Amino acid sequence: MADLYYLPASASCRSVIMVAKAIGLELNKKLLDLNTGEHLKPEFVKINPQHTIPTLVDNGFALWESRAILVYLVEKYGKTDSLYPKCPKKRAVINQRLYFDMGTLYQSFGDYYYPQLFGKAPADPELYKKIGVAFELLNTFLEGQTYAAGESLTIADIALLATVSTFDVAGYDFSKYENVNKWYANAKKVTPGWDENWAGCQEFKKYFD
Ligand SMILES: N[C@@H](CCC(=O)N[C@@H](CS)C(=O)NCC(=O)O)C(=O)O
Repeated sequence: MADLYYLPASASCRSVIMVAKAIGLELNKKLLDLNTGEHLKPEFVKINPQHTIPTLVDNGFALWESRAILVYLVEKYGKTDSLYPKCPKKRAVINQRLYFDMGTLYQSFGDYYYPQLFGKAPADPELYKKIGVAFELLNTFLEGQTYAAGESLTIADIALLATVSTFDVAGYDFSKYENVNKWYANAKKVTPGWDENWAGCQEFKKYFD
């Protein structure tokens, strides 16, 4: 069984757990406490020199970057390709959404909230505006769409679900983005492992207290 070094509060870890659940893969989940610096211990840095979670170790093969892990899990263990179709065009759109999720949407979350949560910095209104720009884009991508990329649930939905639920639990008001809200309501219903994701979100919420 593959090991997953993780923390329930981490959005990127939660996306891996949801995809594993969706393909029926059991993972040997190993909690790694960032607060006590477990990720900086030599034994973990030897596995992942970038010392980030999630980190997957599958029979000696170590992989990190959550979206790369999602792709790997579906390609290696998915009984079908439905979560990451082999069709180059479908896959290209999924990849675009995944890069958008990492480089724009989640990035806007980290840029705005992390300095406040972990550095006691004041809120920066310019960074707050960038979250709105990212949500506006997601709203545009979702125009007339039930799913984030194509006609059915893919790893793009699952990565975005981990991110949007993190905004949700942070109290970010995205109610004006109608397409996002419709997509979110459906994604919560149809994504295996949503309950565990939401429980992890509650762990993240504690950082705001
Ligand atoms: N883009 C990465 C982000 C991973 C990441 O930054 N994880 C955080 C926890 S949410 C972490 O491990 N931080 C510890 C560190 O960077 O040393 C992914 O999606 O896997």
